[in-house]
Amino acid sequence: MALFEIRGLTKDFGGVRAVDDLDLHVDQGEIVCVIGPNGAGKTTLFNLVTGMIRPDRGEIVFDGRNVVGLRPSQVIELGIARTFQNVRLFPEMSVRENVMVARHCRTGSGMLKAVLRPPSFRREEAETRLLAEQALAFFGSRLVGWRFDTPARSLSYANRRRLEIARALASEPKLLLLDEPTAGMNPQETGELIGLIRRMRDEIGVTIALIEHDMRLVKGVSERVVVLDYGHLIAEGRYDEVASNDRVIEAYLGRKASAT
Ligand SMILES: Nc1ncnc2c1ncn2[C@@H]1O[C@H](COP(=O)(O)OP(=O)(O)OP(=O)(O)O)[C@@H](O)[C@H]1O
Repeated sequence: MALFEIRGLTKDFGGVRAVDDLDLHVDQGEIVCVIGPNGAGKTTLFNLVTGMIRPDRGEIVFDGRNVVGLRPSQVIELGIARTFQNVRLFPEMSVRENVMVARHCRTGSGMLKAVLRPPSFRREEAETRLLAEQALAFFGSRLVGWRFDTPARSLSYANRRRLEIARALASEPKLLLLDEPTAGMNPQETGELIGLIRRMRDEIGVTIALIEHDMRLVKGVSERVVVLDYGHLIAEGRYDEVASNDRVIEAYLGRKASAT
């Protein structure tokens, strides 16, 4: 059953059509990779889905509801979380605080409660702290213990990427969108992430769509691969099917040839 479906999605930037009459779906519990050459429209697609930009045309249906026109915070509340190609954390806040902030969409505490700190606020804060620590513990020993209290800016690049994923998980998404999660990671870290992405789906039950250029990860995690080029869907299927698809090979080679 489709958890998420887009129909006829179109987005222009001036004279550039970044997403072009795109139909796409992600089934409940699936891990889908979105691939395509540079400029194919992958990040624009994620920006449209998360309400960061508005489409010119088309529908984005999540869990039976059209989410076009909703603000990013409303999209998160509905259950879509994302990470970014360029990691976006609060560098001066601690690792734990970065994750606690993401729980805000699931808690009822406003400004007044935060200032007055009634018992209900303190209870909720303790629970938020525990849930943040649990989300961080998903990454084994890498982000726990003394690291809970270190500022995000002091983390290695790979740990910042992990922290961003933990933060997205803490908002309890039904659909998690990961934009190039292995960028800047070495082969060992990428291998580890392959296992973690599978565990997120299997143990937490989150549906996952990810943009990725590293074909090792695409091959390792995807149950279905969708390929974009110039905002169009040009192929979809299992990794080995799309990897041997003539249109896909042509799209990648064509972009490489025009870049030289
Ligand atoms: N804010 C914007 N203003 C103008 N053009 C944009 C904007 N965002 C994206 N584009 C253009 O839309 C097209 C699709 O870009 P997008 O970043 O979605 O591609 P991508 O597949 O994510 O590429 P990459 O793999 O390089 O990240 C490109 O031609 C890009 O230059």
